[in-house]
Amino acid sequence: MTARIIDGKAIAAELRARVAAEVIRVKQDHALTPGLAVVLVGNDPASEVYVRSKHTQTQAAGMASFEHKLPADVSQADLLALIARLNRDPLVHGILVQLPLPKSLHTETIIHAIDPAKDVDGLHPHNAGRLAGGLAALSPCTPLGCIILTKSVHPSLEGMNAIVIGRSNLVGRPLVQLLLNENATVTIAHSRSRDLAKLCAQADLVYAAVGKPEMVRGDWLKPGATVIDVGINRIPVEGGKPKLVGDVAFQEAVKVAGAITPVPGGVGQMTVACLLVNTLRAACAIHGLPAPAV
Ligand SMILES: NC(=O)C1=CN([C@@H]2O[C@H](COP(=O)(O)OP(=O)(O)OC[C@H]3O[C@@H](n4cnc5c(N)ncnc54)[C@H](OP(=O)(O)O)[C@@H]3O)[C@@H](O)[C@H]2O)C=CC1
Ligand SMILES: Nc1nc(=O)c2c([nH]1)NC[C@@H]1CN(c3ccc(C(=O)N[C@@H](CCC(=O)O)C(=O)O)cc3)C=[N+]21
Repeated sequence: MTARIIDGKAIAAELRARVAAEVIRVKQDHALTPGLAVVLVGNDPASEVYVRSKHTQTQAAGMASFEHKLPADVSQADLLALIARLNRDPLVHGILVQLPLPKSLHTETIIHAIDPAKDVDGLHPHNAGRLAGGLAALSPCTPLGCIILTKSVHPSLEGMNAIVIGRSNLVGRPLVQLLLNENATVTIAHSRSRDLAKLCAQADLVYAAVGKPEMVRGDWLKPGATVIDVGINRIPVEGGKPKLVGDVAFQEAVKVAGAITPVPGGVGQMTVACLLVNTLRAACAIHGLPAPAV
């Protein structure tokens, strides 16, 4: 038996089509064009993978896309001034600052400067706090995508045992909150956790968001488990372009799992699609319109 491969590409395309249809509607009915501003400082290779698809897909969904590329040595004051300008800009409904930022910049200060209403990454403490409190919030895109992919296999997550490996503000922590909202039982693992293999053996749902290539092995998994691989690791290939691999040893895991996401073609696809969803939601909320039907 090999696992069902969860087709992130197809599920993301379907979601983007629903967003595009809603964008047509808000344009027609309310003369509103949702706009997303992306701020990229320096040239982190992991971020560039992301930025590439974002620009095209934002435009393909009928939204406005604004890119701000700043040099790695940009001053904190200049970056804060740009964010203040985007906060005031009526054409911009979503602001995303690519992480990680160069060490010379104070990430927390930058994130806190974003208007929470435009915080499509869900990283501002206003949104993170609301999510943790079980209130409506802009939630981080990758965790939203993970939930949609899981629900493509299990329409209800109620009572399932989930393990989230990784506790970052961008992925692990918000994913835990979303799983709790779905009434899953959640274990949170991180670099100080003991015996990850044993923890995974209990889990019906395994989320790997670590940043360590192929760390999760096939023999850690409960047979039939659903495996969602968030990791995007670029492995250098001699004389060729780098290969993308996840945090799960796919070839092993596919023989044990019930369903698994590939890398590429899994969670990454959903992250971009959910960014479009969040931008549309933010635009509607800012304009006092009802939440869109996506
Ligand atoms: N597909 C997508 O759309 C996205 C993919 N990513 C990818 O997901 C991965 C994680 O990203 P992100 O959360 O931002 O990364 P971070 O580096 O911010 O967090 C990594 C987490 O993994 C934990 N960790 C590190 N080593 C181990 C270990 N040996 N065992 C168990 N836990 C460990 C860390 O623990 P501790 O807290 O103790 O340090 C930390 O909580 C990366 O590969 C990234 O590229 C990220 C965002 C979007
Ligand atoms: N503020 C912020 N928010 C983020 O959400 C954020 C970030 N910073 N910094 C970098 C990470 C990484 N990340 C990815 C998203 C999509 C793909 C993606 O589309 N991946 C394709 C692969 C594309 C290819 O093959 O080149 C896939 O997995 O199929 C990758 C990586 C978002 N991140």
